[in-house]
Amino acid sequence: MANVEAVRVEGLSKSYPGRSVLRDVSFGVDVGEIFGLVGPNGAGKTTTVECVSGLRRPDGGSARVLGLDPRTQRDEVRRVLGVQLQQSALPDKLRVAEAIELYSACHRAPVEPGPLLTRLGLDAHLRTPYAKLSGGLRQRLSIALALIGAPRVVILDELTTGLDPQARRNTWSLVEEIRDAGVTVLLVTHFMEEAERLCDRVAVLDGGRIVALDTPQALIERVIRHQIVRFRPRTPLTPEMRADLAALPQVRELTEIDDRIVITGAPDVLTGVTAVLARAGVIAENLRVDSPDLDDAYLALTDTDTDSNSETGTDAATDTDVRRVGRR
Ligand SMILES: Nc1ncnc2c1ncn2[C@@H]1O[C@H](COP(=O)(O)OP(=O)(O)OP(=O)(O)O)[C@@H](O)[C@H]1O
Repeated sequence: MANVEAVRVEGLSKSYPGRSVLRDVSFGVDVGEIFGLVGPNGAGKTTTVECVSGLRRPDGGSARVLGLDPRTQRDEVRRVLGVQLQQSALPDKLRVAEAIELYSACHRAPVEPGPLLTRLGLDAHLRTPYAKLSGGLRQRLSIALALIGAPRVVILDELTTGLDPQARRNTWSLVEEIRDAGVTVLLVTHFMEEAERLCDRVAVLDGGRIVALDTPQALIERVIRHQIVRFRPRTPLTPEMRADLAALPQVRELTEIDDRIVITGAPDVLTGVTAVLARAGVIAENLRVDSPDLDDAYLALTDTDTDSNSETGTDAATDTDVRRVGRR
């Protein structure tokens, strides 16, 4: 079992009548990481994790969980894999404590529920029926049910969809705690902020294919290699200062829009710009730096937006007094 991956998906394919949903999908999840699966609606994310958990049979290819085959080693996989799926609704009248008891009974070596319920903030709701739980508490319960069997790997599918921003952030902390407790996490998400914050690596699925797989930072750098710095100099720039800024190796373009300066350049352009301004004794007011994030990378990779590579935003397009001092 040395170096066995937590999850290995190899050449997975799946079709429904008239449509191909997964095409040759391959990726591996290392033990101990939080691995994200992101992509537009219908990209095939849920189908992929259902194949991993053995709930769906692929037409071709294979899935393994810690080296185990979910189709032929169902019981063994159930012992090591916890699953929280998108539409896991429980009977309305089932109380939290009853759900926990029911799921515990399905596992050979369930965890002690007390600490888990405390950690998830569910201990005050043990007698609440499922129908009366808020969205956040339902998500917490679904996490508890996925963890009750003491899994080594857990699949969390669209965990924070429908939660308010605070509940979403609380859930992120929980996911990190799960990872810190030694459980590998395969996370399906629509939220790039979530993937960027939580995931060690991210696979981008589009049209049933993996179009990119890397760390969030590498995906961002691969797709968009620029930073935009905007400021209003307290005193007008002299031609020499302007030339010094434009001559910085990181600067690709310097634009003046009335009394504002917009500089587009390499991801570290801010460092060079602030050094030149400091040397010249110029104070930059309303300094703003726009760096691309995983959202931008995702839009570029999945080809769902053509604006993500625009370099100076809308300012230049709407202003009449625009001077550009380009390097090339
Ligand atoms: N049982 C089924 N029969 C026919 N088509 C299906 C079936 N299950 C899923 N599909 C289709 O397969 C495609 C992939 O679905 P899947 O749920 O895996 O995508 P997803 O990336 O998880 O999407 P979402 O983000 O909307 O949940 C979708 O177009 C969906 O309509």
